[in-house]
Amino acid sequence: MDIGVPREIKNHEYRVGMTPGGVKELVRDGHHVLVQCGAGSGIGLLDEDYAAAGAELVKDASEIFARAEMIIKVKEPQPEEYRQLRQDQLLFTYLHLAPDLAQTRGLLASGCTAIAYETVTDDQGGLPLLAPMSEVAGRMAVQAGAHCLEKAQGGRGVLLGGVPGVSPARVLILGGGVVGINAARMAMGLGADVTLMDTSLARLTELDALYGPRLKTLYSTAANIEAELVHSELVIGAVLIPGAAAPKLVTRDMLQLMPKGAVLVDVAIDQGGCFETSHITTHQDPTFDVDGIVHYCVANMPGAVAYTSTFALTNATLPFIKALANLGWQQALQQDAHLAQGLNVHQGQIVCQAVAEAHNLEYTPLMQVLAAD
Ligand SMILES: NC(=O)C1=CN([C@@H]2O[C@H](COP(=O)(O)OP(=O)(O)OC[C@H]3O[C@@H](n4cnc5c(N)ncnc54)[C@H](O)[C@@H]3O)[C@@H](O)[C@H]2O)C=CC1
Ligand SMILES: CC(=O)C(=O)O
Ligand SMILES: [Mg+2]
Repeated sequence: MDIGVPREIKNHEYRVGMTPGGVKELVRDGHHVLVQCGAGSGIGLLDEDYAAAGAELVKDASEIFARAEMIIKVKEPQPEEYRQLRQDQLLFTYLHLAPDLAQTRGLLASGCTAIAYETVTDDQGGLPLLAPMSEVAGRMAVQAGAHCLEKAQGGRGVLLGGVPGVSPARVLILGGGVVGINAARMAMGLGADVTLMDTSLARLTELDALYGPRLKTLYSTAANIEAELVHSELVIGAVLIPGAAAPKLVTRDMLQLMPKGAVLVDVAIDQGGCFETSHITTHQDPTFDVDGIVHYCVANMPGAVAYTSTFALTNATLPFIKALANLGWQQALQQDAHLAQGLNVHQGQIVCQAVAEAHNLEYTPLMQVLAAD
C-alpha cells in the first residue's frame, strides 16, 4: 500500500504521525511510505532519518494527498487538507467531529473513509489511541493552570502548593478518566488541595482506593460543582462521552461564584469544551478572560511537548496502522471490533452514532457499511 505522512499544519503543531521506526516496519511489510520533507524536523526526526528507514521524501503535501492510499496524520484535517481527500482514500488520525460541522461536511463531501483515533476502543472499556495524549494533556493541564494563575498572566497570583503558613490552592477536576487522573497526580504532587468529580461511582471508588485521603472525590452534579466553584482556584475540564460533544458543566452564570483570577483549563475543548464560555485557542494565544476568569482552551495541548507526544502516540497507533496496511481497512475492521469503532465516515455516510446525533445528520450503522464493502 502507498502510505502518506504529511507535515502537520495546525498552529504550533510539531508532532508527526509516524516515526522513522514506524516507516521501517511498514517498508519491511512491503509497503511504500511517502513522508513530506520536514514532517519530523521540529522534534529532531530528520528527512535523512526517514530516508534511511526507507521512506520516499516528498516536497509538497499535495503530492502526498494525490498519491497515497492511506494518509496518517495527528490532528484533524484542516480545510486545505480535507479538500484534497478523495473517494477510496483512507484517513487515520484524530478527528473530533462532534463539535466540528465544517470538517464533518468536508469529509462527507470528499467520499473518503475516515477512522478516528479517539473512538477506537479496547476490551477494558478504554480508548487506547486517545489515552497516550490524554496522559500528556492531563499532566500539562496542571503546568498550564499553574502558569495562568500567575498575576502577569491575568491570574489570581496563587502558588498551587502554597508555602508553610499559607494554604495551597484548591484544584477541581471534572472527569476522572485518563486526563483527570493524570491532572490529579500532578496537582497532588505539587501540593495542591485536589477534588475530583465523576458521574461514575465505580471510577470514584477505584480512585479513592488508589489515592486515599490525598484525593477528595465527589459525585458530579450541578449542585456539587456550584459548591466547589466558590473556593476553586483552578478548574480542569476533563470529561468525555466518547464521540459526542462535551456536556456543558459550568455555565457563564456560574463563573460569578468563582474567585476573580481563577483559571479554567478546558482540556475537553477538542470535543467542544465543558465550560459554556470556552472557545478553541492556540499555543500562540492560549488564554482569554471572561468575567475575570482566565480560560485556557488549547485543542492540541500535546503539540507543545511534541517529542514526548509523538513517541507516545505512535507507540499506540503503529499496530493499527500495520493492520490497516496489511489487511486493507475492510478486513482489518472485520477482524478487530475495537478498531471498527474508529470508523466515523465512509463514502459520504456518518458511521459514528454520536457524531450523527451531534449534527442531526443521518447515521449509517457500521455493520451496513462492512456488509456492503
Ligand atoms: N485539548 C487537548 O489537547 C486534548 C484533549 N483531550 C480530551 O480530553 C477529554 C477527556 O479525555 P479522557 O480523559 O481520555 O477521557 P476518559 O474517557 O478517560 O474520561 C472521561 C471521564 O469523564 C467522565 N464524565 C462523563 N460525564 C461526566 C460529567 N457530567 N461529570 C463528570 N465526569 C463525567 C467519565 O465517566 C470518564 O471517567 C476528551 O475530550 C479528550 O479528547 C485529550 C487529549 C488532548
Ligand atoms: C487528542 C488530541 O486532540 C490531541 O492530542 O491533540
Ligand atoms: Mg480540534
